[in-house]
Amino acid sequence: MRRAHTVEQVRTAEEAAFAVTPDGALMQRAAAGLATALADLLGHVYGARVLLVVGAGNNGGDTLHAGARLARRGAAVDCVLLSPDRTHHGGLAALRAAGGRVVQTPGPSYDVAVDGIVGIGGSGPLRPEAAALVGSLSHLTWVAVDTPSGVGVDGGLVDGPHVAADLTVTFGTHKPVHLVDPGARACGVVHLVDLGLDLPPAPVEALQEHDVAALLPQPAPAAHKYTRGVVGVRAGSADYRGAGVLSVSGAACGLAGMVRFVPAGSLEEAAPVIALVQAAHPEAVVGTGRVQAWVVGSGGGDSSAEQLRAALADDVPVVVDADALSVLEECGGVAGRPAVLTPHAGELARMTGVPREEVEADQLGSARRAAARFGCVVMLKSRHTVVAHPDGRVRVTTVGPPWLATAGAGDVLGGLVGALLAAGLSAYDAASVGSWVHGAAAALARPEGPVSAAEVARAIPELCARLLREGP
Ligand SMILES: NC(=O)C1=CN([C@@H]2O[C@H](COP(=O)(O)OP(=O)(O)OC[C@H]3O[C@@H](n4cnc5c(N)ncnc54)[C@H](OP(=O)(O)O)[C@@H]3O)[C@@H](O)[C@H]2O)[C@@H](O)CC1
Ligand SMILES: [K+]
Repeated sequence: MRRAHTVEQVRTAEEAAFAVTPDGALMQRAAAGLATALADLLGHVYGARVLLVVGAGNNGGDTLHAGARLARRGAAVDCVLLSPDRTHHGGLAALRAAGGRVVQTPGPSYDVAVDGIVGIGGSGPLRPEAAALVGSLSHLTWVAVDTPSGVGVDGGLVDGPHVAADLTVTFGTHKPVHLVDPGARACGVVHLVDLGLDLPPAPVEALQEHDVAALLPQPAPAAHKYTRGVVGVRAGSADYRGAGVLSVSGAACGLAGMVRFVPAGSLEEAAPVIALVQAAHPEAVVGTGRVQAWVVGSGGGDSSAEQLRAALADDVPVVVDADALSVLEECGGVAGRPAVLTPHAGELARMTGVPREEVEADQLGSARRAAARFGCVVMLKSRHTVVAHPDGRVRVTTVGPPWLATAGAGDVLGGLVGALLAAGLSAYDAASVGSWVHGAAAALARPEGPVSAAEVARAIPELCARLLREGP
């Protein structure tokens, strides 16, 4: 599990660590890890040209000590001080002693620029002087120290000038900004340096491969299709036939024992949709019956309210997707039952009466508030999908290629989450595991190129088999 802690949690853990370590030891650990990461990035240290941009606090201290380590190994290290009167004394002395130079303006070219402007002590966007300097150097490769300066650490908010890093070297633990967009986009690749901190449970996490392997449902030796769980899909309509097929494709990934498909309207009206579903998935059973979880909404159009009411009449977990999201409240909501809502930013904006840009700007906060308001798990679908539990916990999905932003992928995801619910996972696990598997299946289906929703669905069994082979 990749764990992210808030600034307050990190501060508390650091205080405890300071009490039992020699003065400056933590900063030296951080600086050593940073210098190693910079050396790896540079490939060669001797003769490398390095620019440090240093602010007023300990973030600048880490940066100066790392710069000193590189200068001792033969790098040419220049340093711009943004608050010369408040620069970390020890760090600056070490840099000077190692042969590093303080410059008023940066030279013409560098192999890397290091952002030591501000770390977890920062608030708000870059101030004008720092913003002007960073803006004039945007062509350089940037390494952010702990966090990219100007980006919100706890919420991942980006609301003004900030550093856009190629690599972020963070210390002690991840912070939410490293996982959650839009802030995560400003971090680039994230590298964690262990400081040996004693940390509490993390409010924000990202599942890793072995976590998903441990959570995947597996059939008991004597299982039959009903004990493995039946997932019911109420999706598709005369106008949106493909949505029914793709929802069933996600549900029929093999993680549940059986799929039921219940189209809207009479059997005559639904005949074309049924024909498509049966052609693609002859194993799916058409018609109502007992299920352990429902998936409702994709391509449902005008039938969505009727379909959602019918699903809610059964006392089983439910995935509320696409068109069903807009009729959720008129159907009485899902508070108090295991349920997953799967909106993208536009859908969540409509459901909560907030402009879409605000949802996109604060994905962590928006998903958390929606989970609390609707009383169920909310999966805000995006580049880094945010799965929020009503109690405030969050899991972020950091796998999945940008090619996954393709029509029908959401239908497959809804079906997949439904299968995991039917197999007995909690709503929180089903949503976060489903989102991870969906992203990883897309990457497996087509590692570096365009992928269709149907191909993602087809890759799910192989992806799961690989996970189970590797084991937790
Ligand atoms: N101590 C240790 O041994 C260890 C320390 N560690 C390191 O310490 C870092 C935290 O250090 P920190 O607490 O000194 O705060 P830090 O992030 O450097 O910045 C504070 C200064 O920035 C300023 N400022 C604020 N906002 C700003 C903005 N938008 N734009 C520009 N400036 C802004 C603000 O100035 P002021 O508001 O007072 O003018 C304030 O003085 C942490 O991230 C990690 O790198 C770890 O490696 C573990 C070991
Ligand atoms: K920084």
